Amino acid sequence: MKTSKKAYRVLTLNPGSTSTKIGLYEGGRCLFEKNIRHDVEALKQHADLKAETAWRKDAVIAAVDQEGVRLDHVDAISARGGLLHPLESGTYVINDAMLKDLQAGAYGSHASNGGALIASELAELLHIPAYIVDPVVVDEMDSVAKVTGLKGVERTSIFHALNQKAAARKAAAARGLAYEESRLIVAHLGGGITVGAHNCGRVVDVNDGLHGDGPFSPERAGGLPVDETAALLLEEELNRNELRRKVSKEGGLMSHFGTHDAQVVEARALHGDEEALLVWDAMAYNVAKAVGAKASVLKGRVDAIVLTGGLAYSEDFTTKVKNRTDWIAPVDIRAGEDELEALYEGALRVLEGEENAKTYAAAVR
Ligand SMILES: Nc1ncnc2c1ncn2[C@@H]1O[C@H](COP(=O)(O)OP(=O)(O)OP(=O)(O)O)[C@@H](O)[C@H]1O
Ligand SMILES: CCCC(=O)O
Repeated sequence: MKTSKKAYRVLTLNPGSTSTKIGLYEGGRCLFEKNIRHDVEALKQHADLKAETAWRKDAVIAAVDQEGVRLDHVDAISARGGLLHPLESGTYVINDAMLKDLQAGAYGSHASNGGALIASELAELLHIPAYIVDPVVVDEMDSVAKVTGLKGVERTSIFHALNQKAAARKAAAARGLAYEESRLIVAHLGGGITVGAHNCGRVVDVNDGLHGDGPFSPERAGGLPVDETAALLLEEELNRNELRRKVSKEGGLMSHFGTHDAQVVEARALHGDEEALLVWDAMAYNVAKAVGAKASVLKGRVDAIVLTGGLAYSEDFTTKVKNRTDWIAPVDIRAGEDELEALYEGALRVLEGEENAKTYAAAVR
């Protein structure tokens, strides 16, 4: 972890679809981390994001209180950022333009949209600054990677920017390289799966993990054949939001087996269920194919392939990916995610004056 000159105390927040993870850091140390699990049915009861935010904020206050920590001793809050317009990588001060876009769902809905909203409400109470770091819309893609074969349709950069960059920095450091001088392929294997080509500190190509692009995952459908998807859309008379839900919340393992718990599907696959084995193998196969594609983006000069996220805890899954890709570069497994630590470090860079906080401005449309 990054060392700290002054002992700034930072509260970090990472809202997910079924939990809110929080952490308290000070002087380069983690004082505590907590995963507040939410009842999914209770979460669904909230009329809108505002109501959900108030509910999650109370859960955060209660969790901090349980740890015997006083919030008025916190210097800053740092949260995982959500669906905004495309942004460069960095730490952004939470401002009204950002909150307005998130509240309106101007760029879509994602669990991380609530991060800035909870952080800003707490920060207002405490009169301290609040930030988001490397939101899911970080866009460093090369122009050539965005072009599709249909005029008016572009590929977009929506990915696990915070964890991909944090894992990439660590993998580079483990090889004695600076992130800014290394060439890495990072596959974040979580509820969603994104595979990025990191070329000397920039993610020049990555799949949009949320909206039907790249490998399928525990919850996402991934890239689909257009004609059959259009037929389904017409047959089921789905509107855009319903299609988005089907593709991003009810796809992948959820679509095949009614669960997004990869451990359940893995157990079935390894205990002789042929359908589970086929889909489990196919998910790893598709990840490996995406890694291969990113190797061509980096012209074959790859220092390491990094596998991270919850699914990277599965030895069977990572072995399957590794068997098809380790001819490209060494495979570095960094299971889980370091998002809370990365949020702390992003805030610290600003608090210590190493970086200026960026300002979000509404897009001119
Ligand atoms: N030991 C394990 N073996 C196999 N799969 C696992 C293991 N631990 C977690 N997973 C799977 O990882 C997935 C969740 O990963 P992760 O926690 O990174 O996702 P998330 O935070 O919910 O979403 P995202 O990473 O897309 O933001 C689930 O499908 C879960 O079952
Ligand atoms: C982080 C954006 C991509 C996803 O959630 O799958």
